[in-house]
Amino acid sequence: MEVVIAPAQELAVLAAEAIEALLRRRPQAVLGLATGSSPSQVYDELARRHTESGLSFAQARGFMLDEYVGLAADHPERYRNVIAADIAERVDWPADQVQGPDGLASDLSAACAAYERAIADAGGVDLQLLGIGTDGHIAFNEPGSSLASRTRIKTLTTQTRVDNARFFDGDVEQVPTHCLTQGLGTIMEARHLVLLATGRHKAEAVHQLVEGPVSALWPATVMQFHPHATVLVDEAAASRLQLASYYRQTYDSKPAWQGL
Ligand SMILES: N[C@@H]1[C@@H](O)[C@H](O)[C@@H](COP(=O)(O)O)O[C@@H]1O
Repeated sequence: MEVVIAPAQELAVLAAEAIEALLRRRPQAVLGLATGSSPSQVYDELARRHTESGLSFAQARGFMLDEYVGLAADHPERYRNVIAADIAERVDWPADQVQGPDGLASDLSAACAAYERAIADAGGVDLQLLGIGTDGHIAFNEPGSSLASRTRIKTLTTQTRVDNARFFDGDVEQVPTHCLTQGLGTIMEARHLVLLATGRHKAEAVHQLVEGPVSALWPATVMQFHPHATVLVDEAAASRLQLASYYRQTYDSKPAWQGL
């Protein structure tokens, strides 16, 4: 696992550079898309590169990590709409090439199975962007999630609903109670995981992710088993890392050509 500690804007540029390098190498790449505030500067940077240097998503495929259950099709916080507004509609990405689990399906289990098949049929995810919840969840894999889980229905924790209430007029009652989420096993099949975390409220989750024992209590710790995982954190999110100076030393002496 590679840990990079830098200001938030630099982290966004690093993640965008990795995505751009992938798309220039393989225009039909499969990108894994995260919602939440963590990736928003990455999406801004990608939109800028689309406008200023012609970075194209026209042949790319996108798969979202998760979706709330039951939010109306036109609800602005429905993740499908969030991703459309944050990235897909700002670049040349055909709408039918970006998919998410269907939180409005009448048969939610069937929708989860169909989503797993769609990812597999696309050849799997090349680069998966991730954020992390304060309780250590990735996508919506809450504490207690099976480390081998696949796309399924999950119940959101009170902590996650409180954290996400800021997107629902600060009213926790408006935050759905359930979601569909890629499982930890699904996420682990992506070829490169790029996780972003900023702010002191993420420091404990980041410490557990990088340095804690692998445990369903901190679901992101499963990433310690991934052969190509990059953790991009600002100073505040890195503030509890025990080996921070080693991570800095390693990154500072990394050859520029190596990329993430
Ligand atoms: N389902 C999303 C996750 O994919 C996201 O990583 C996390 C952190 O969100 P933020 O980046 O806004 O802190 O919370 C949400 O609940």
